Parts: sequence; C-alpha cells; structure tokens
Amino acid sequence: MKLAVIGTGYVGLVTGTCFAETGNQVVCVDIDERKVEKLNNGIIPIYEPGLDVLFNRNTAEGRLKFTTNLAEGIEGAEVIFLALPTPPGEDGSADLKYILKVADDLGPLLKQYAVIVDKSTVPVGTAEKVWVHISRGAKIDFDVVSNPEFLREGVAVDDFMKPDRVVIGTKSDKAKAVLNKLYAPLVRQGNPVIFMDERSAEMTKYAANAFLAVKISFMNEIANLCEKAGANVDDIRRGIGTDSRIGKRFLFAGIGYGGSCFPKDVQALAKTAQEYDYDFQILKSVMDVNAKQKSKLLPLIKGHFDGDLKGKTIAVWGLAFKPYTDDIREAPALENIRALLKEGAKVTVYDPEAMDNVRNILGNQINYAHTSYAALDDADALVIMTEWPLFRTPDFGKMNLLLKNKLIFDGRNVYELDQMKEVGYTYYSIGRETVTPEVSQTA
Ligand SMILES: NC(=O)c1ccc[n+]([C@@H]2O[C@H](COP(=O)([O-])OP(=O)(O)OC[C@H]3O[C@@H](n4cnc5c(N)ncnc54)[C@H](O)[C@@H]3O)[C@@H](O)[C@H]2O)c1
Ligand SMILES: O=c1ccn([C@@H]2O[C@H](COP(=O)(O)OP(=O)(O)O[C@H]3O[C@H](CO)[C@@H](O)[C@H](O)[C@H]3O)[C@@H](O)[C@H]2O)c(=O)[nH]1
Repeated sequence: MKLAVIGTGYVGLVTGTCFAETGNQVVCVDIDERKVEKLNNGIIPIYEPGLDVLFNRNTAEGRLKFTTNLAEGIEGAEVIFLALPTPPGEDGSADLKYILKVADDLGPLLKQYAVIVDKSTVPVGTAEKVWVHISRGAKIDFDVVSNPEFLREGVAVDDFMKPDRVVIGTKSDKAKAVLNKLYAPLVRQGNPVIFMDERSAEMTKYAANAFLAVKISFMNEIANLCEKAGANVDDIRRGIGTDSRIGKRFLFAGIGYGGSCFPKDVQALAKTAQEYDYDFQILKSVMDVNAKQKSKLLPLIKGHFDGDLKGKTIAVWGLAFKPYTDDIREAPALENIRALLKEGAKVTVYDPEAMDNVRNILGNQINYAHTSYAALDDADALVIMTEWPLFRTPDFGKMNLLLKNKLIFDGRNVYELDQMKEVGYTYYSIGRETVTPEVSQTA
C-alpha cells in the first residue's frame, strides 16, 4: 500500500518506519527542512531504541522516503496519516492549528480517494473539523478516521509493532477495510482492532492517558502518606499490584510524571470537560498532585543544608523525562535544576542521551559531565531524576572518592534501603524512610 505520513516526529517517524517494515511504500513529510535533510542523509533526529535497524533497512530498500513537499509526499497515497503536534494552547486546550493547516493544504491536493488518519492526540470532534477543512478544497471523495496512537517513547517500535490494541474510529466501511488490511500484520498476535465512532476513538486516547496519570498521582499520594505514617510505598506497590484487578504497571511513585503527553493530555481533557460544562474533579487533583510532586525534593535538599544552597554543587543524574529517550519535554529534571540554580547552587548534570537537548535550553548555566562519575566530582550531593539502568548498580567505592558527602536525593527510588544502609549513605527517596548513617548503626 502507498502511504503518506505528515509530521515526522516521534510518532510520525515510528509510524512511517514500521509501516515500511511491513512492506508498504511510505513517504514521510515534514516542514522542518533540517530534519528532512538529516533523514535523507540517513541520520535519525531522535533517540529511539531499535528504530535505526528498521530505518536503515527500509530506506536502503527504497520503501521509506522523506520530503518537505506535501503534494509530492501524498501522491498516490491510499492512506494519509496526520502525526502533527497538538501542543497546549494558552487556555490548556489542544491547539489544532497544525492539524487544520495541513487539512486546508490537503484538500486541493487530493487526486483520488484517500483515508486521512488522525494519529495525533486530538479532542472530541476534531475528525469532523478536519473533514470540514479538507472538504473546502477537495473535489473527490475521502474519509477522515481517528486512529489514536498509544506508543510510549523508549519502546516505541515494540509498542507499534505489537500493539495491545488498535483503536479505529470511523463509520465508513471503505475506510475500515483499508485500515484492517494495513494493520493486519501488526495484530496477528491476537490483539484486537477495536472499531468505534470517531468521537469515541478520540476520547479513548485521552481516557487512557488520564487513567494512567491517575494511577501515578494516586501512588504519589500514597507515597507521601507513607512518609508520614512510616510505611514503604514500594512494598505497597508490590502488595496491591499482584491483585489482577489493579495490575503491576504504572504504580511507581516518583518525582512526578512528565513527557510530551501526560501533562498536556490531562490538561486538555480537563478543558474538554469544562467546555461541556462537566466538573471533572479527579483530573484537577491529578494535575495538582503532580505539580506538587515535581518540586518535592527541593525542600529536602535545602533542609539538609540548613536552608542554604549558595555555593553548593549538586550533581544531577538523569535529564530525560524517563529512561531510553532523549526527550526532555516537561521533564521533572529541568524544573528541579532551575530551582536549584535559583537557590544559588551550582549544578553538574549527566544523562546518557538527553544532554544535547538540555544544552540547547540551559546552555552554560550548568556543567555537563562526560560520564556519570565525572558529574560527582566535588559535588555536595547527588540528585537522581531519571531511572536509567546505568544508575542502578554504581560503584559506591568510586562514588565515595568523588562526592564530598555520602548523600543522595532519589526521585525515582532506584536503590533499596538496605543497600543504602550498607554503603553508609544518607538517602532520601520517595515514600520510604530516610536512611541516615546513624539509622544504619542501630538497624
Ligand atoms: N511522542 C509520543 O510518545 C506520542 C505518543 C502518542 C501520541 N502522540 C501524539 O502524536 C502527535 C505528535 O507527537 P510527536 O511527539 O510525534 O510530535 P513531534 O513534535 O515530535 O513531531 C511533530 C512533527 O510535525 C512537524 N510539522 C509541524 N507542522 C507541520 C506541517 N504543516 N507539515 C508537516 N510537518 C509538520 C514538526 O516539524 C515535527 O517534526 C501529538 O498529538 C502527540 O500528542 C505522541
Ligand atoms: O509507574 C510510573 C510510570 C510512569 N511514570 C512517569 O510517567 C511519565 C510518562 O511515562 P510513559 O507513559 O512511560 O511515557 P510516554 O512516552 O509519555 O507515554 C505515554 O504517553 C504517550 C503519548 O500519548 C502514550 O501513547 C503512551 O501510551 C503513554 O504511556 C514519565 O515521566 C514516567 O517517569 C511514573 O512516574 N510512574
């Protein structure tokens, strides 16, 4: 099948590459000339594990191409995916300007029937808007389908190739048949393609993200209560996660959820509720809890240093909003680094993949270390913001020689408490007792 993907970011590039891998002829279109130039030169502009193998194979075999020219990109395409940004507008609702602009541009360019597929995360009613915008310029028959994407960054290729489900919102039998054929190679594992109407598909995506955000904020509140009540949130997680009605995943307490999706999508769903005059109370709490959680460690760090961080050097491990990505959108690390700088601290950071992206934003306000250990050199404390596997089993002997104090503030509960007691660190984490060397002697 001939496909076009408009917007070649995290979702568009993965969608295009994976559909090329299943044998389709794919052209990805983007307005970012530098990005397209890189892609045409075989350079993948994002870090996404496993993408390179598929990208290299499919570009080499001529199934995957890139262009900045929309007309050229959609020529002969049976399916046209919109994988465009839907950032929050000033009022928190999803800004549809990128989608509707492309819809306007597409109308006059359509030469034969095509299924226009909305892969971006968009509010209820967007498919209808896209249809109206395209139809203003189109002279042929077309369908607009909502097919939200559920991939996670860091495991995007796997999520795309083996989806838990594929949600397709359309009332058109013609569009259903085309998409059934396209997705067939991905759903052979027995996972369902779920058909519904456009509005329900659009809402399904927000419901999924909001529900996962509820789980995280709930666990963060349990963690905060654990700290006061002397319980251990990791034990609670294990204790409840084994109940199949609850499930083991997305119960990890931490320094709050970030990324390009949860924060904006929870906010956008709250805005949709407001537009329909519905008071969606849980969403307000989820956002409120997350905002507080993100700044949870700073008072502890300040408190430890008697309220004064001036002249202190803080090492930060982890900048990406989660491991296995270079994405720093809404990453808790950024907010915390800015707060530390405001307090007069010096900050040295290390992240395996996200350093360049942070350098583009914070420049020389902070120091960038070449290795995780180099970041610790002469630092007064270590703060952990992302649970990269690299940080899980460090050489504490080596760390002791570099850090001025055996002191860790862990926003991701990377270490076991017993382990910290053994190595004699003062260890603050989330929803668990604070380990101090004194406690270790009496334990
Ligand atoms: N990132 C994720 O993990 C993820 C997962 C599921 C769904 N989503 C949703 O998918 C959508 C895209 O997200 P993303 O993370 O891939 O965004 P992104 O910012 O990484 O990529 C969007 C791309 O669209 C391009 N673009 C903008 N205007 C254009 C135009 N007129 N023509 C062609 N290209 C244009 C940009 O240059 C950019 O390369 C959003 O709605 C997001 O909420 C994202
Ligand atoms: O138990 C958990 C799980 C996640 N997080 C945090 O939640 C955020 C989001 O994590 P994750 O969902 O793994 O990453 P995303 O790539 O943002 O993926 C989410 O957002 C995408 C965009 O909509 C969806 O497609 C995915 O299904 C959805 O999981 C990160 O900051 C994580 O650190 C926690 O704090 N605790």
